[in-house]
Amino acid sequence: MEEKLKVLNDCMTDHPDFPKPGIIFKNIMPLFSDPERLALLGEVLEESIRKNFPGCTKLVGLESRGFLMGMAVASRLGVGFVPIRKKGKLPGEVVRQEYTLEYGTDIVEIEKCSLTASDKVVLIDDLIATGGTMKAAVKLIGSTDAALLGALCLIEIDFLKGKEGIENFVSLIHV
Ligand SMILES: O=P(O)(O)OC[C@H]1O[C@H](OP(=O)(O)OP(=O)(O)O)[C@H](O)[C@@H]1O
Ligand SMILES: Nc1ncnc2[nH]cnc12
Repeated sequence: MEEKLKVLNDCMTDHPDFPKPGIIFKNIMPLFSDPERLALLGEVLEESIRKNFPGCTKLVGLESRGFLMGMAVASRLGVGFVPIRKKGKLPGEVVRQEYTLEYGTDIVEIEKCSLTASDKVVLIDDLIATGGTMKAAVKLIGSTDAALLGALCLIEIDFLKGKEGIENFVSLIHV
């Protein structure tokens, strides 16, 4: 596992002062442009979910990079994938959650029909920074009938302590 994670970490690039001064942006896109890395990504995510979240029936990914993570592993696990989207993108009946960003508020939504009481959900995203996005997703799942097993991010920015208060949180690469 550690060797695979090193290969994945080494291919990602850091971009100081993007998109704003003071942010070191971690670019995950090289994970997807090479088929061997993409397969490796699927392997480490699969191993982590099987170990930490046995019984998972659905992965719920956060727009938009969480969609890439979820789709890299859902079919390997034989589970479904459900998106959480920013407001106004999903049709039909939705469940919504407002959350606070650095400045102001935003809203995330999930389709009401996408989860049932028999679902055991794992939230998946590429990266946790302040944790605001993931905490909103936790609350959103809490207002559905599904059970939340926990949350998985490939990357955690440790000094921001975003995982504090999130139950059963797992991350694989620490920066
Ligand atoms: O822990 P936080 O401080 O909430 O930040 C982490 C979130 O920020 C990024 O998404 P972003 O909102 O940039 O959207 P994107 O995936 O569409 O680029 C990232 O993919 C996480 O979802
Ligand atoms: N430093 C960072 N790199 C990439 N995506 C992010 N989302 C929030 N902080 C980020």
